[in-house]
Amino acid sequence: MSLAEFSPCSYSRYQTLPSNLSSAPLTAFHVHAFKRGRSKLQVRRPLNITCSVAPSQVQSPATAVPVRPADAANKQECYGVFCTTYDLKAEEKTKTWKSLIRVVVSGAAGMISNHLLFKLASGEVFGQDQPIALRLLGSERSYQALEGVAMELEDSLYPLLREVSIGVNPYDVFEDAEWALLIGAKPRGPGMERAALLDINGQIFAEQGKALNAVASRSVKVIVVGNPCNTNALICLKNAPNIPAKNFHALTRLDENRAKCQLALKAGVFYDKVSNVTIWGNHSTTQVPDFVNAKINGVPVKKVINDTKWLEQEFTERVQKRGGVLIQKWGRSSAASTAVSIVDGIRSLVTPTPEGDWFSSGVYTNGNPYGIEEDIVFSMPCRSKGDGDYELVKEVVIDDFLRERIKKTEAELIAEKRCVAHLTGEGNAFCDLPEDTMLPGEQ
Ligand SMILES: NC(=O)C1=CN([C@@H]2O[C@H](COP(=O)(O)OP(=O)(O)OC[C@H]3O[C@@H](n4cnc5c(N)ncnc54)[C@H](OP(=O)(O)O)[C@@H]3O)[C@@H](O)[C@H]2O)C=CC1
Ligand SMILES: O=C([O-])CC(=O)C(=O)O
Repeated sequence: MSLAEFSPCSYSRYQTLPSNLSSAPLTAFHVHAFKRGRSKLQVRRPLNITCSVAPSQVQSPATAVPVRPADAANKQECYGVFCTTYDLKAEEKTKTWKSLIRVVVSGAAGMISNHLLFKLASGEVFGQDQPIALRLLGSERSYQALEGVAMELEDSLYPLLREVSIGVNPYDVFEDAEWALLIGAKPRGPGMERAALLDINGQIFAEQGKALNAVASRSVKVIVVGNPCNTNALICLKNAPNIPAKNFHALTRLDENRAKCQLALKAGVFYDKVSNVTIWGNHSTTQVPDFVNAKINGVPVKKVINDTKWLEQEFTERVQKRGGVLIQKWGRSSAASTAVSIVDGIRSLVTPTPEGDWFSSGVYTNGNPYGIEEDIVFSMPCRSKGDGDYELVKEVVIDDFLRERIKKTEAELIAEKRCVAHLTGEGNAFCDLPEDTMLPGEQ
């Protein structure tokens, strides 16, 4: 049987059935799911199957020609060639591979995902010994595009990419997820109030938080990219009370990378010489790129760049508005560099932070050492041992310049939080957002 014959096994939607209602022979994946000890044993079978059937067997791909599952109607959590059954354990013995990790990407048919998914599949994010299952979340609107993305993943022949599945129901797609990269969100259209954007996207992230709470791994790490990402992350974590709030991040790494680039340009050095850059606060035009604690070649930036006016005004504004300038030039928002920054953000959590350095991430304020309002998602300096967790960095100086600006971005996030109270279980929403509040991509 050729791969071409095997490949077009797709489905448009699936439902969850109690295990006793299913006559499905279990695939390697199903057995794995059962072994993880779910409280209620379930297998899933699709509606609207479009692939044909053939006998099933579990075998190592090292020796096997791909085989179709016995009854495709019972083999749904896969796309095309990823429906091949295999025994990863047999390969693990010879290749010393780690256990498969399940990574969810929402907005998987969007621009950012189109860059990110291929980086995840290549091994450059989690390592060359880390097989990966990609779970792509889309919508009815994007379903065909999702199939297209899955086809491109098939055709890329990545050795580490062992499962790809597509779906529109977060309760299915998030099952046992160990990483959730939440990118899908409605873009702010012309004339749309920020409060409306907060509400529309907040509802998406409230639902996804509930789904993570119900079916994801208890130690899932969540990176919220879809804007307004800080408040979306807050909504998500509030709807997932069984997952530690510390596991949720809002992506501000792109802003950190942009800040490093601008400092390198001004100092006339390559950007790998710039370290200790913090983005404080919201991923919006109130964010505070910190040049006070940043270093170039290990020396405080202010000693290398003797231009306080540039640092306080031009540098700060350039970073805050970089996304908008890019949209003016490119006609769409940053996608490739955002994907790179998501990779950087994940790698910063799964590899030890270099001695003396730190990275920025939007994290839940719970006992923070900087006096920032508790119970919001605020970008701060973090350090990791490489175990997926992080600690806040204590040895930073917050001078009057930083303090004043941090207060402004903090006030914006507190106002955003009041505006989504109906989505966080904290009563009635009251929206009094500062008028100049904008996403980095807005002008
Ligand atoms: N934090 C950061 O640093 C950055 C964040 N961003 C944000 O990331 C998000 C995604 O950007 P990008 O991939 O370029 O965007 P795209 O427009 O390419 O894709 C966004 C995806 O969001 C999904 N979506 C969910 N709900 C809606 C809706 N109501 N209307 C329309 N689309 C919806 C769509 O997928 P589907 O139909 O499958 O749901 C779509 O594919 C945006 O919110 C953007 O502002 C962008 C750059 C940097
Ligand atoms: O506003 C947007 O969608 C783009 C964005 O976040 C950025 O470029 O930082």
